[in-house]
Amino acid sequence: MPASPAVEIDGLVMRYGEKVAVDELSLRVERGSITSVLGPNGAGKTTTLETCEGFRRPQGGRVRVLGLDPVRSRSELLPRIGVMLQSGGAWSGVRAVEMLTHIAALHANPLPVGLLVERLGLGDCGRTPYRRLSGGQQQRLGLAMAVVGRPELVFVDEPTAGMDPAARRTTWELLKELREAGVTIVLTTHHMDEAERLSDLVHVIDRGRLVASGTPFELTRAREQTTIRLVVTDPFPESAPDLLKKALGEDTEVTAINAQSLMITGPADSTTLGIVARWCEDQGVLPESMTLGQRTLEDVFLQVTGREFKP
Ligand SMILES: Nc1ncnc2c1ncn2[C@@H]1O[C@H](COP(=O)(O)OP(=O)(O)OP(=O)(O)O)[C@@H](O)[C@H]1O
Repeated sequence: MPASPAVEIDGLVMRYGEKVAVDELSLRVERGSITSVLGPNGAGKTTTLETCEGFRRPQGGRVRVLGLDPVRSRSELLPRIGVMLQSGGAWSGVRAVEMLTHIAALHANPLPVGLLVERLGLGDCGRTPYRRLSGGQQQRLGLAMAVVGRPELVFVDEPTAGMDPAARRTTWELLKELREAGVTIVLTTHHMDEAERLSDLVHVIDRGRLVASGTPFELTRAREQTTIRLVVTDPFPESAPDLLKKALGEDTEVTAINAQSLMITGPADSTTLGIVARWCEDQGVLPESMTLGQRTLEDVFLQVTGREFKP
């Protein structure tokens, strides 16, 4: 029998009082993949992950993790999953290596602590109390704590927040090595480049619903699509983007980023550029900048959520 997906969410509903945080969300995470869950602030990512981690009971729908109910089978799942929390999750006075050694001792076949400490560049802060570590060091320790028990599945919430570029690269390498070793990784991030670089699959959620899914290639696939980011000198009326869309035709998407900038996705040829120039003239605005490029995950995010990605 084929193994069940690492994570299966079917019609998940989660509320806080009247507020619907997760609204009939369904998605899957295949085993051995790095899957990113992206979404604007408040989209419902943390609530969804916390439900998968067994911290919250689904109020509607069904969640299965490694084929098991994360609430009912919590003790069975605990040694098999690793969780890297945004808040770090270590006691403030504990020394970095002590904490890691302690967690390693709770597992049957942990990774060698010394190796992990070196690998994540934590060698110099082994005796430093957790609260004295820098934000980036706390993040790296959090990741080490999540993976030291050789879990089959790791949830990492914004793993590189606050890290310098070198630490980010080390973290990316470690996550890729874990995937090569067969570990499934579920990642949330506010860095589009991180999602694009690491993910086998991306799920974009907004207002608790799934709004796009695919590999980074599928989501950004250019076909003959190009993205034009246009910034103009003065605010244009709210109706102006629709007029531009009408003038450009069915093949082109126009998304207003704000009252002075637009994203245009579609075939970019001299006709398109001519229409854009005439539209600027009709609106009485001057182009301040016009950037043409391949669609990035950030463009896709903007298009499906209508909001800019703000780290
Ligand atoms: N404990 C809580 N009580 C009340 N409302 C909450 C609580 N936790 C989250 N919410 C609300 O539920 C919605 C989803 O929150 P959630 O933290 O899951 O989103 P998120 O996608 O993880 O956001 P972020 O990117 O900011 O971490 C938000 O509107 C949030 O304000």
